[in-house]
Amino acid sequence: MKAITVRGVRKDFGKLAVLKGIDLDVEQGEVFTLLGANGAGKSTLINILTTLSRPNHGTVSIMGLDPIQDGNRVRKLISLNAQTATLDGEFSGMENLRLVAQLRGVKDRKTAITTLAERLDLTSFLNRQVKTYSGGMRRRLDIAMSLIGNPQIVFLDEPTTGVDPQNRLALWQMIREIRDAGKTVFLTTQYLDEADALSDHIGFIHDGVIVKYGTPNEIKQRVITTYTVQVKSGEQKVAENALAMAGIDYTIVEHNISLSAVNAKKALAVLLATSITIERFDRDESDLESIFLNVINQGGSYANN
Ligand SMILES: Nc1ncnc2c1ncn2[C@@H]1O[C@H](COP(=O)(O)OP(=O)(O)OP(=O)(O)O)[C@@H](O)[C@H]1O
Repeated sequence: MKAITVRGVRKDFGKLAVLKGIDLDVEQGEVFTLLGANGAGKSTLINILTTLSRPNHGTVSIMGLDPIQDGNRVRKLISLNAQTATLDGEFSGMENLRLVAQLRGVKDRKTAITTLAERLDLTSFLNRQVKTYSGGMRRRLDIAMSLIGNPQIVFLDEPTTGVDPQNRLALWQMIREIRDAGKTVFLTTQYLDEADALSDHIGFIHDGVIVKYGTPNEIKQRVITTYTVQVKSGEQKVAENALAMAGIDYTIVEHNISLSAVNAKKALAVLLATSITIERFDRDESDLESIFLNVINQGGSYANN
């Protein structure tokens, strides 16, 4: 049985079609990462998977259960740490954790809380009111709350945003431990290195559909190569105009001109025919960062490559 199955899921907000037919399988015991630009629909999909929202069309199965028909049973199997933490600022971290442990029917609450607090480095401030916490402290408490009660699927929506590098690594370790214990982790992140380091599979969401899916290595191998052109300072606009005049598509990535492989040869000929000084004309390494930018800039046209 799959941990999560999504078929043909659509979600509209009024006239805005956010999800336009999502198909996705997430295996039990894996870390799956959903990547996409701001506003691509990641939280919208997570809300549907975690029973907080209903799709307009399509079906979802969570450990074989339908979140609409079996909402209560699904909620017992999952946990969600949302981007906007639902912590009560007047209570201490300890009180917040106790409350969740109680709600989830955890038996040995003291041990569960102490263990998690130690692993997430919360112990020194656990008895302070949450409203006195820094952003990173809140984030870690929020994650501890989502891990209490041993859920089968842990949804982590940008868990490391605002967390310092040391605690970020601790959190990575923890995510791996959850996976190694046979649980499923559904992750979103703004950090491509995090997706690369942690994920068994990655899905890119763009324009309402999953345009790329695979292991980090598969995705990196499958990407069409891009080329970066760097010209002498002050000559970039001239270079851009020359390319535009020749009808060659390009994008600007970190102030340089980026070309897809099919355009590279023609573009080089066009630029060489001008008086522009070309300082660099290189094939790009296909890391996740450049793939992400390509997906967004090219409107997902790399989908099947
Ligand atoms: N309840 C809602 N009513 C109307 N529009 C909504 C609602 N929820 C989300 N949207 C819109 O749906 C789109 C997708 O939003 P969503 O929060 O799912 O994106 P996201 O990929 O999680 O973005 P981010 O990376 O910024 O968190 C956005 O255009 C957003 O404004």
